[in-house]
Amino acid sequence: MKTLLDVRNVSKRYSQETLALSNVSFSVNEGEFVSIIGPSGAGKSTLLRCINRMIDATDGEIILDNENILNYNKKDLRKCRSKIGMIFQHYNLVNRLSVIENVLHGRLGYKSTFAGMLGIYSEEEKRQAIKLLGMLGLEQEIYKRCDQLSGGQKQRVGIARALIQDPKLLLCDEPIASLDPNASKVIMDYLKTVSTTMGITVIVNLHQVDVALNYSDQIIGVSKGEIVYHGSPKDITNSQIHSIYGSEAGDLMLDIGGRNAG
Ligand SMILES: Nc1ncnc2c1ncn2[C@@H]1O[C@H](COP(=O)(O)OP(=O)(O)OP(=O)(O)O)[C@@H](O)[C@H]1O
Repeated sequence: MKTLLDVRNVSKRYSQETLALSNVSFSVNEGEFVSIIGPSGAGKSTLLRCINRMIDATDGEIILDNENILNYNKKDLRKCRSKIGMIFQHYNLVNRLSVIENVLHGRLGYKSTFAGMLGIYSEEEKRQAIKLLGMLGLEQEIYKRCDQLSGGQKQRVGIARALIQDPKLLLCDEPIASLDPNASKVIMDYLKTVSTTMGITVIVNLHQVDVALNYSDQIIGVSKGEIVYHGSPKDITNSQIHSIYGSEAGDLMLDIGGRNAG
């Protein structure tokens, strides 16, 4: 399998006191589904934000599709961002706009500022938006305003907006943290489909260990800015989960329902 993303010795220092990532290295293959787990403050969001260059890593290399994106200038960065779709906990939609308009916003990275401001989209882009919304079970919602949708529906709009970019990599920062268990399952199932049937690599930051274990090809456990586990969900033990979560681990053992008991 081909490597899509190679994170090499990446560190991120916010200040003298805060080293949020310390010498982090891992690689992810095309089409793989990877979950990043770890306690609050471990550095999970910082890692995703370094990968899509919302923030700059202090040190290291991030190779995406054979290019070191940490060396990119502003123009290259635009090109690189279109290869990376992002999904957020709070969806980041424009609530007063329609579902389809929000989805089409995913094409802005490909347009001049002028065309983008005027909301000029091709028929092909509109057809593609409608197709994606159909695939995500939102054919009845296409022209509704986003503020009329449920949380789960909003997150599906977020997925459609990311997919219309035609990304190679989908980064999802706590995509189900604001959703109930039913809506969470729907979203996780769609994200899994994105990796298995569309071949798009998916990296998800998750609080729910049980969900991460159920859906992922690989688990990356982060604690205090370091990777303390990287491997298959099948091989992770209770004591490894304990060492990832430290004092937060107690409740999590209940969540995974004794899967690793003994
Ligand atoms: N913009 C920032 N400026 C300074 N420090 C920051 C900033 N963002 C995060 N940090 C610090 O970096 C560390 C890692 O934070 P990060 O948000 O990446 O963790 P996380 O694992 O995503 O946590 P959570 O699960 O609570 O979102 C924490 O100590 C946090 O306080």
